[in-house]
Amino acid sequence: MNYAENILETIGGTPLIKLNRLTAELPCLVLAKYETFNPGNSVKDRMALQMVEDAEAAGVLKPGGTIIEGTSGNTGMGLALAAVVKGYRMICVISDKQSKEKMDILRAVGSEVHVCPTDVPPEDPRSYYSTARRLSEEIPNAWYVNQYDNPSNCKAHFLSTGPEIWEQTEGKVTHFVVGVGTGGTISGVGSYLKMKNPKVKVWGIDTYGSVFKKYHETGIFDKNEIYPYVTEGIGEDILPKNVNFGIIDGFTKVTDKDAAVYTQRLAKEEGMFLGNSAGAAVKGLLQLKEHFGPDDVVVVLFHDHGSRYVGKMFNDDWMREMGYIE
Ligand SMILES: Cc1ncc(COP(=O)(O)O)c(C=O)c1O
Repeated sequence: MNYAENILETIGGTPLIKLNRLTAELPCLVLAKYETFNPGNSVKDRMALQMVEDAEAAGVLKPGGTIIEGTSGNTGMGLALAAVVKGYRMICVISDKQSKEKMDILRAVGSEVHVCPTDVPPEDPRSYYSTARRLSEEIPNAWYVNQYDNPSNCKAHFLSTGPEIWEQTEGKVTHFVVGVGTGGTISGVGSYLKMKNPKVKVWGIDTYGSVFKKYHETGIFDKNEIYPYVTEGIGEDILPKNVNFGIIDGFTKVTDKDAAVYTQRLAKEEGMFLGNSAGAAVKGLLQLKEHFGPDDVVVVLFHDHGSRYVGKMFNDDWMREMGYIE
């Protein structure tokens, strides 16, 4: 019989799928690393499991312990699956910008959810960064995951996502394009691919309201770049340790409107029902058109599933209210 011992064993091994219509104007082959095939419907399952297992091995997560994380949803889902299978209590601290669906999904898999305001600086005690840290100090036997600075985040992608892309493209991948939040995906995959072939180019997708692009280009952390934005999953108002700027060749910024419109277009034109950062990634890829030639093999990674965005990017009333469609 061929079966997995538990749901965690099904993480990884996701397909690579050719984009056809949306990228028709590009000269190259564009392949999507389709991470919604993970059991928690996102790429984050990979790093969640890695972080939990590394914490267990290091003795910082002990039997009967509580896992605490500030998460926009997907990491929380991955951690929650690991917590269920391994028998831990799970608390997710989430900002009020995140969709209600994401919060309900976390509760469905047994997680407690604390909601914090978005429009406060990270050092404010009400921010989700500060709240997660405080809870981990107050609750006995708690482990604060901190996906932003936890090296197991990047390591998961170096050990699994990167090698999968290399093997699936038979080493022919020339460019890797991906949205950047904690930086774990771009840094782990990017450093693996560059280790195999230093000529591989790595592009990050950023959003307006985030610090990454300017920091990468100038070395300046410019607070004027920071303002609230709608796009979910990518961009930051901090510099997470998991962003390895040295392996990133460049960033392109995508507007909230374009990210939302392209999230809809991926579903309607490619049959790919995906999250908002996938829309941003595919629009960013089109913005990078002049960097690609006919022999190139471009891999774009799509992080999560469309079901988490049915109240927003897949709701035409919301899209109209935001002024994104007529
Ligand atoms: C939907 C979505 N897209 C993109 C990202 C960014 O990935 P990473 O944190 O690996 O940079 C995240 C991370 O939170 C996410 O949830």
